[in-house]
Amino acid sequence: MNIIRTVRSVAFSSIPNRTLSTTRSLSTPSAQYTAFEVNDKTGIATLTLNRPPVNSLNLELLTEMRNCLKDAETNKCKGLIITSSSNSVFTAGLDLLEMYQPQDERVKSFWTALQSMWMELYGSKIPTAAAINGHAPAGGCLIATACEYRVMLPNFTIGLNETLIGIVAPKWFVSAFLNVVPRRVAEQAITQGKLFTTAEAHNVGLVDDVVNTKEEAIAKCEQFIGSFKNVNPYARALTKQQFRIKELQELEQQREKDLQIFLGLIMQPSVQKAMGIYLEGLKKKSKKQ
Ligand SMILES: CCCCCCCC/C=C\C=C\CC(=O)SCCNC(=O)CCNC(=O)[C@H](O)C(C)(C)COP(=O)(O)OP(=O)(O)OC[C@H]1O[C@@H](n2cnc3c(N)ncnc32)[C@H](O)[C@@H]1OP(=O)(O)O
Repeated sequence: MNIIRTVRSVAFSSIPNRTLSTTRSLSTPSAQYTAFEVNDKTGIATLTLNRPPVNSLNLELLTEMRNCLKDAETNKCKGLIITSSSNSVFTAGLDLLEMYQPQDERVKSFWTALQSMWMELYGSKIPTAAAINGHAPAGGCLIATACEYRVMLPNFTIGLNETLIGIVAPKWFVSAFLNVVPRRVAEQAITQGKLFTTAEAHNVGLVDDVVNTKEEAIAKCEQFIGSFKNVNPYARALTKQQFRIKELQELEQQREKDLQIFLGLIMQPSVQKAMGIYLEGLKKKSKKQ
């Protein structure tokens, strides 16, 4: 892949207890919806989702996320932090416009890219952390739970709310959720389509920490990644794999079937109708604001 390397100085003087550092921006020429930077001092990469207004995950954004993760691994980064450029939304989840009245080939590529992104993030060799600085419904929660550590800002929401839109969270969405939330809590919440407030999410273990600012969230993620500094990266990666291999193999072996189930479900007229009504509701709410 053709990676452009630019060196950009970032003054951290406004952040207490931090020495001056630099970040390298590594970005593909086509990167449109993401910013990817590596801190030269810590070796930690940050992937910032930047697709206004709500970072909804379309095919292009998913592809860029995959490229960033690959860059972080190829460049032997110490870890990867995922965050958002928005002050209120981490990501609104999958772009509903990819699934509402979709084009056949595009929607297949879209779902396949989502499967790949999830498998690559969930199974990544390097430590991964989510600095959740806004709402994280559905696909947003999927990305957060694919990471090893989550820190969230107050007064936002996170969860798998698919049933409220008339769709079903696939098994692999649920499996990562089950890594962090007790089974009974998970079953009740996902069948209800519950979105947890930050405080509730912290209470059930869906997020590990709560802090007040994005800077603090990034610092917490850095702390988590830094906690592996005395651990052999190879041993760490293999150990992580032992915990995650089952879900990864399950999806890998069922990719085509999973795609067909997805297509079968979203193409049902009743599901298309429910999605249309949901989208309309979002648009009406957006106009009122
Ligand atoms: C048996 C096994 C079967 C397995 C089958 C598998 C099938 C699975 C299929 C799909 C799975 C999907 C998972 C998903 O991720 S679906 C997406 C779920 N997301 C949501 O429900 C979130 C919806 N959005 C919101 O609640 C809010 O937008 C919020 C994130 C809280 C931000 O609020 P706010 O800042 O007030 O922004 P607005 O609501 O005003 O939105 C601004 C504009 O953005 C549009 N929008 C919002 N979300 C989406 C989205 N996800 N996709 C596309 N567009 C979105 C919204 O309509 C506004 O648009 P406009 O400005 O044109 O009016």
